[in-house]
Amino acid sequence: MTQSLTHFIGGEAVSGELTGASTNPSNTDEIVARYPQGGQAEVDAAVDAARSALPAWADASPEVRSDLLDRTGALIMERAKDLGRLLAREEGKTLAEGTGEVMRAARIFKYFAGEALRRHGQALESTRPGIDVTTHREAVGVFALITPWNFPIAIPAWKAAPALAFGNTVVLKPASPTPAIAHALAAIIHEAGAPAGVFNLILGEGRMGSALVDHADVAGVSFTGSQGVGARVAEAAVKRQARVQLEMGGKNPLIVLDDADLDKAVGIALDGGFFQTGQRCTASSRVIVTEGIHDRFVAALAERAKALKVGDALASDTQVGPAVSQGQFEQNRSYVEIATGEGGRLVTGGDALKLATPGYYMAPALVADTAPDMRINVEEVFGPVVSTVRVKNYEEALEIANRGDFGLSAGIVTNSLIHARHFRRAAKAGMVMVNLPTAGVDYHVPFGGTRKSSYGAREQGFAAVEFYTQMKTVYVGG
Ligand SMILES: NC(=O)C1=CN([C@@H]2O[C@H](COP(=O)(O)OP(=O)(O)OC[C@H]3O[C@@H](n4cnc5c(N)ncnc54)[C@H](OP(=O)(O)O)[C@@H]3O)[C@@H](O)[C@H]2O)C=CC1
Ligand SMILES: O=C(O)CCC(=O)C(=O)O
Repeated sequence: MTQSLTHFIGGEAVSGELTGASTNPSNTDEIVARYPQGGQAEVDAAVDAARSALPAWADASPEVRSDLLDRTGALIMERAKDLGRLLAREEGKTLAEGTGEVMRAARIFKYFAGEALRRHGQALESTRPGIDVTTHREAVGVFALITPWNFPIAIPAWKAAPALAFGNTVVLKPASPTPAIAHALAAIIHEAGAPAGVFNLILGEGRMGSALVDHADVAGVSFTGSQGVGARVAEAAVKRQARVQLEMGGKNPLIVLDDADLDKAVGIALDGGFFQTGQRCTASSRVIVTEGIHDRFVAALAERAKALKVGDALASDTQVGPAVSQGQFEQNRSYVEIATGEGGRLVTGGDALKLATPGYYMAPALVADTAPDMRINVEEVFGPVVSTVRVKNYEEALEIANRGDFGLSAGIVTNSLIHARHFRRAAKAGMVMVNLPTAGVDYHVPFGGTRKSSYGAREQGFAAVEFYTQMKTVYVGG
């Protein structure tokens, strides 16, 4: 069934000519949803609605905000199965992955229902007798949230929930490949009782994101997506002194040392590299392996990768779904060619698969014997393509792991406490994983990276209060 979507502006479903469409990447003959592609008029209307709703929402009892988030989380949880199915159909991750992401979104809303009630200010002794000093965290204003397709409900959730918890209002511009799941989230937030204008959704092309960033009444922008677009968003926001926060790509290294348990190392690399079709900014796309375990590791990983069931995201036995789009599919395949063209050895995968339905299916690819500075080890692929680099020892592995522009997540598989502890300190990344995949994070702790992976305040968990509030310091004399 093809859905017809609308924007949500000022508490109303706003329709328009249905010129946009999202397709099912597991079966490209199927249109999941048709949607209106807004322009400057929708951007202006949504920002106006958010601005009008701001004073009452910022002044509402924290209990009111908490209740909205709690009800939103509960409704998402109640409908997790259907929403997970919609997500898998529109984005291509498996049903289990889709439902897992939906549950994560629900829990994020519930977590921030608690945060809305927590004390974030302080009372201090003044250095001058007889004066009280207090700090208060206040709402910032209207936030523009620009989100990608790869976590199409969790990322909007981890931006919108803290924004709303702390009294801000929101305009969400989701990615073009996944409007239906964003629309479902907006409908639930309204059903949960959001006052008109508190949460707005506008659908359309990337340039709407750009118009939002340039809008004088948008006080802050939270963006997740590619490094190139992120850099432009930051430049435009900083120019007019709006707050800005960016989460972008990664080229996350996973180090496997000789002393690692082989099965564990292979399981971790398989999960981090290939699950969710490799479409995670935290994916372990380069594995740096010491020479004592290298050949056994590559052979075992290839065997497990070959055995992965690639298929329709909605089929219960599928382990790896399709790429989200034709463009992403071509990008994935082109990086296999780039890697082999540069001298890498294709051990398995990389071929386009013809299955029962026309979809963007590719066999998970493992490219061994690559050199650290080849493009495959420097540029983000965002697909099921893993490369390996052979090294002599931990020191060489660490030096290679720390190269490059990105610094989101970095992992190590080892039984050596000394190396694990050293890596924790020496890895140049915002998140460090020991004996765990580089991907797959908790929702109650900070998320983000170093260098070109992230910019601005950290997202998620207890860190989110920094970005979504502004501090006021109050002195009261007698
Ligand atoms: N979490 C991450 O780190 C992610 C990284 N990526 C990386 O980015 C690559 C491309 O993915 P893609 O989805 O095209 O990423 P983009 O950066 O193009 O898109 C992210 C979001 O920004 C919007 N956008 C596009 N152009 C502009 C603009 N000029 N100003 C403001 N907003 C804009 C997009 O809208 P629209 O979809 O309508 O164009 C989307 O909502 C991937 O292959 C991957 O390497 C992608 C997604 C997530
Ligand atoms: O690894 C995760 O759990 C989160 C990844 C993520 O946020 C992303 O790919 O955009």
